[in-house]
Amino acid sequence: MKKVVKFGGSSLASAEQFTKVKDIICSDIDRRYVVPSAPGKRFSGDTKVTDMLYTCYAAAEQDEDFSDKLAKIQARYNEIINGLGLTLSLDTQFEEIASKFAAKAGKEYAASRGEYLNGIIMANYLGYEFVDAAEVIRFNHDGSFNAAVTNKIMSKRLEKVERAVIPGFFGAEEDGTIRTFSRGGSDITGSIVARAVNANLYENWTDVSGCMVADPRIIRNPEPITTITYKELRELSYMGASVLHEDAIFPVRQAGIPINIKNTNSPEDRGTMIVEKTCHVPKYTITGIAGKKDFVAINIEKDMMNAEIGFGRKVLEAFEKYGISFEHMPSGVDTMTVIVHQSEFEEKEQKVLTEIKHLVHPDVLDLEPDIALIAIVGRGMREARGTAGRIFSALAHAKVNVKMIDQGSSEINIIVGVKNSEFETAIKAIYDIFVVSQL
Ligand SMILES: Nc1ncnc2c1ncn2[C@@H]1O[C@H](COP(=O)(O)OP(=O)(O)O)[C@@H](O)[C@H]1O
Ligand SMILES: N[C@@H](CC(=O)OP(=O)(O)O)C(=O)O
Repeated sequence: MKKVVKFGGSSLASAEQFTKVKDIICSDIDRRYVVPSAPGKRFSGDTKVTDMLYTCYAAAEQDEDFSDKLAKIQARYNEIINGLGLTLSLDTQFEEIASKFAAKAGKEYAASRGEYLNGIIMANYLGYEFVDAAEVIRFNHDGSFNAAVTNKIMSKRLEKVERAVIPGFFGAEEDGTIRTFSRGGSDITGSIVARAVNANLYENWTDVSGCMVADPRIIRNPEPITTITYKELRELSYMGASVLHEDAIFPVRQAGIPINIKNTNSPEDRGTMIVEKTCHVPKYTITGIAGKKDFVAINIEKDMMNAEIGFGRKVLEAFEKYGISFEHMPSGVDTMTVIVHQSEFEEKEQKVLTEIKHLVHPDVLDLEPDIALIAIVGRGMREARGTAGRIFSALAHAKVNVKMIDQGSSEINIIVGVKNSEFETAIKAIYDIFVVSQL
């Protein structure tokens, strides 16, 4: 049996956390490939090492003195090394980092050092071989991940390595230029390693006992989800369930390797199993709820829009021209709404609006900012009647005004748009109707 174990930043924030991690790894001989993140927050209000690195590099890029900032980062690692009683020095690595920062080696190089250094400590602490992710994870020149080449190089490199530590979050282009995944990307590395070594299980260790029905920062002690499909989890993580990166399921899904989300601080808890298919009947009609704030709705109205062939394409062309991807596009006979991320749209809004006017000459063109989207996801929703009705009556009772509704054809999710300010109330109302009232 082979297991790949990824530990998130919260599991590796201090020497005390490292000790728990070693106990977990040593309690199962199958836990052979370890993917660490950079040290995360030790307490609420603390700063993740990745964020410290971004800030430090920003100073270097401005030709400011960054030595104090870098020294604080080194102190975080030294605290761990000393706390574990290791005879390891990262002085050489920090000298190299300082000179590369001065030479402006890039933001992605800077951020990647968090995982790189933590990987060195972890390998030393466990007595496992350190395999640099730059050697085995390949990115294309445009920054996209090259799955095929990576799988080839990595499976060959790890073929004869019994136990290894591979740092998460980064890889490199063929010429050695360091590239990173988006934030939270160590989850993706874990999945890539699991596929390359053909693991039986990918364990993702974090600070919660699995994926919960709703975000524990909004719902106090939410119900855990014991089993969820890749598809459902993808919907939830894309819509804000940050416990697993939204792209982390792809490599393991192809190989049919299940993911188990587990809690480093409570290892005996079952956590959540993420699988392709399951006969496990979900406890509730819905599997989970997740959401994100800060979208903007662009409402377009034009009489006889329905008869104008190519109308939708032209509208989307305006967004495409300025590199803005759309999230949803509910429509009526003579109306169409395009929902996009406010932060992406804001700086280009006038250009996009002018383009839409020019391309389709709408009667009305309106903007509605500060919209939150909430996804209600569940494989059980297909069979259940009246799910949408229950959602809307719960929201109406909570006096939440629904701005938009979208139901995917897969029937495993319903998306509702509400005001940012009503986001938490809406999630609580939906959680209550499907979970609390069923308990
Ligand atoms: N539905 C959810 N279930 C569990 N955790 C969630 C959910 N939605 C958001 N989270 C948040 O995800 C966090 C774990 O992810 P993350 O901070 O990336 O951990 P790590 O540092 O271990 O990678 C939890 O502490 C929790 O606040
Ligand atoms: N350290 C990186 C990558 C990562 O995956 O971290 P974590 O496992 O702590 O979410 C980040 O902060 O984005």
